[in-house]
Amino acid sequence: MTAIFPSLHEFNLNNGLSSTREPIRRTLSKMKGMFHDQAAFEAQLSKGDALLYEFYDMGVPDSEKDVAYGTSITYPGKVGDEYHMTKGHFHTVIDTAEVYYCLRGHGYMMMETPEGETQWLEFLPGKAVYVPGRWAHRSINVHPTEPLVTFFAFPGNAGHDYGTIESKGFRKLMVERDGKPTVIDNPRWNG
Ligand SMILES: O=P(O)(O)OC[C@H]1O[C@H](O)[C@H](O)[C@@H](O)[C@@H]1O
Ligand SMILES: [Fe+2]
Repeated sequence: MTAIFPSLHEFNLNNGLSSTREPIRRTLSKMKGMFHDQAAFEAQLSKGDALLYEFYDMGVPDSEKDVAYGTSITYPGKVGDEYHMTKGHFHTVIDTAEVYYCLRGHGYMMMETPEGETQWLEFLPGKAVYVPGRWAHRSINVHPTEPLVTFFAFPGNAGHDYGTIESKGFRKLMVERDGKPTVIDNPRWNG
């Protein structure tokens, strides 16, 4: 057993950033193929590789007895009509769950199972979304100007399976229609 010491970390309640740890950053170029409007993606990328989101890996042991945790910050904006979002993933140990508590902003957690059930739940400050095992999950920021800041926790052994979403995509997308966030079927879903 690895001995691990109690530790104290800080996450800023306003911007979600930690002063005690370096975040993992994902820029537009890391999201190739994830947004449905490829032309809008390429046009935006040609203007610069903007930061879309960042999150923390606090380095807890990858054991099922441990709890991985941190904040996730998704910055506002759209690619074409599709809101900024995380890549999204299943857990490698697929039946492990995760909980997210929203600290700031407005968004949605988009979720789906391998069997094709879909669900999306709203993030507003003070709201917690529980993502049960087997549900792939992606955070989406629908606020025009504010970052979406959440605090998350999941079993240390969960792991990230990106491959399934990279090759198939999510069944549902969140786009802007008449100025409002609207869920549509993914026209490029490849299941
Ligand atoms: O892993 P992504 O889909 O790129 O999303 C980024 C991050 O979002 C959440 O905060 C999860 O809890 C992290 O484990 C995840 O890595
Ligand atoms: Fe996760």
